[in-house]
Amino acid sequence: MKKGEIYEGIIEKVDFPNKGYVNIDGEKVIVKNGIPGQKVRFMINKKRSGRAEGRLLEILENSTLEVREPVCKIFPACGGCMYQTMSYEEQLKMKETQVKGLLQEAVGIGTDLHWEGIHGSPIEFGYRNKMEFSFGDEYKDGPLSLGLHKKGSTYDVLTASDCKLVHPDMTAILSRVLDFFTELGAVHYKKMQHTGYLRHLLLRRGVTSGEILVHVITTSQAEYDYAPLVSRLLALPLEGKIVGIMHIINDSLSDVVQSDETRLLYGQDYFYETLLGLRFKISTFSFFQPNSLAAEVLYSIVRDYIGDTKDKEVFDLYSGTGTIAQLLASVAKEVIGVEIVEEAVEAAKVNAALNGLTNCRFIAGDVLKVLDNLTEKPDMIILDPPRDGIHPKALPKILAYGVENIVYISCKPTSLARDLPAFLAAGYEVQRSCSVDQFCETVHVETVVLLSHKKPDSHINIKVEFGEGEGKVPLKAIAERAEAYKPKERVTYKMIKEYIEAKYGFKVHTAYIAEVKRDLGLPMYDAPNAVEELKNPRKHPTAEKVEAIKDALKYFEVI
Ligand SMILES: C[S@@+](CC[C@H](N)C(=O)[O-])C[C@H]1O[C@@H](n2cnc3c(N)ncnc32)[C@H](O)[C@@H]1O
Repeated sequence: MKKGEIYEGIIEKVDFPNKGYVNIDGEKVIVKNGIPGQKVRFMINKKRSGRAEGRLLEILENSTLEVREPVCKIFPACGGCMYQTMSYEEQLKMKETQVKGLLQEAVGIGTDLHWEGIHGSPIEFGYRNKMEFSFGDEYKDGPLSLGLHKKGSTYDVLTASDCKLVHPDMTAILSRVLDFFTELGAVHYKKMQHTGYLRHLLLRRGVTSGEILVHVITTSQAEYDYAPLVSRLLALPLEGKIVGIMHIINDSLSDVVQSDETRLLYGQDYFYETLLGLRFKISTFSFFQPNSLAAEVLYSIVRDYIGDTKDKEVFDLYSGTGTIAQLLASVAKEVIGVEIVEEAVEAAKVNAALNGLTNCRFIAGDVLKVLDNLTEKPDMIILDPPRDGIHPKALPKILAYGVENIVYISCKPTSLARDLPAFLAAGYEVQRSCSVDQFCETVHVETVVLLSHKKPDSHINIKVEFGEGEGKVPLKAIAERAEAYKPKERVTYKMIKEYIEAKYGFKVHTAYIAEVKRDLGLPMYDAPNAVEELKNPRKHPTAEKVEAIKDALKYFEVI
């Protein structure tokens, strides 16, 4: 099997998030973005130390799991809703198998996961309260488009005028915005050249309130009169109500939604959502669980898992707009939330006051650093980190509290599986675990684990024999597992700077490295990695510095 060769085969199974396996003459090839049972044609695009990876070229035959017609026009080119042709029941079954497999491997085969199943989203379509659409063109120099990137492409954008993940109010707004700028002849931003005007359309809509915020994100490379757009949006016959329209200027090289300047064109810059009887004020960049109704399911489980909080000090780490903290506060002594995005912390404070809660405190900062300065000691901890999981240096600080119960909520089960062995090594056991599907049709899934620190009542002596044969534990398997979990050496900003200075003779600022990493979609450990974060305006690295940073990232095998 060689790079560039084309093969056909059946996808036998799919691991989280979208890693399919095809067997070709006894050799396993990883082919992403398929569904088990599909016959596919693929081209080998990677072959390294016996591991072959193929790029999916064509689906030759559907899987028997695909029991319905696609629900939107841009499937499968978009790649966002990979599983939309499967029944929702089958999607849940597949995600459950994937998560259970990952967690089981992490805790050790034979150790009880106390798995309680997967909970589906109360609504399958139109569930997203936030969606970020991009401006672009569907093909090079094609007409203006507004929607989602074509699978595997950072340039081509498919117009998502019938996207089923959002409420029809949001697609109606998308179409009107696209028509408006098409009529004006406005051009979209081209990130390689750093030229053009239109970047993103960010929509937020409260599922329970129907309140909508509209944000048009552009560069400052043109000027248009937005008054006609505002009137045309307000005239739309919607089920909900537009409560705010904003024009955000973003001149950064990074292609995420962020603001150098925000102009309020109409109404207000926040909306309200109600969850489990509490009211939350949410602004442009604050993190809020994207599926409000499934978030209610998730939070009910967290409440159940954490148990009796009466007279207890609770830490809600990675607290976002403080939703979990506030749901627990009425039955706890005090809840302290720690969150890196200042705007979300401010919103959390406002929300706590709105809900009449006086025993919640919210601290803005990196969990890694804030824990060093906290004098309070928690009785229980809730962890809800971003996709990359918990910073490896923050983990020992969390474990050092030695609290009896920790609830770990994870939006990426592979990160949870990576972090779990550290909890087990510190004496925790998985007492309860389950998944909640907040992201129907897509490959993503949320997982909740209750970790309990059991102090031994008594001891029993167990004799373990290592080696091959019945009743023995094979050392090779242990070594392989240890190797799989061995953390790779972390490439620090300092290493990148030193490499660049030695090779190119100039210095680069940490912020520039962070900007390039963010632009490349790389995980950000030492810098805030939330898309929701607001950035201070600053200068951008020159093309020469960007190239030097990319070279360093290649040298250290980060890309
Ligand atoms: C998955 S969200 C959870 C939010 C919240 N628990 C909720 O349910 O709405 C993760 C949050 O962690 C924040 N975050 C990311 N890195 C962080 C860090 N190093 N320290 C503190 N907060 C961080 C993000 O801004 C985001 O709000």
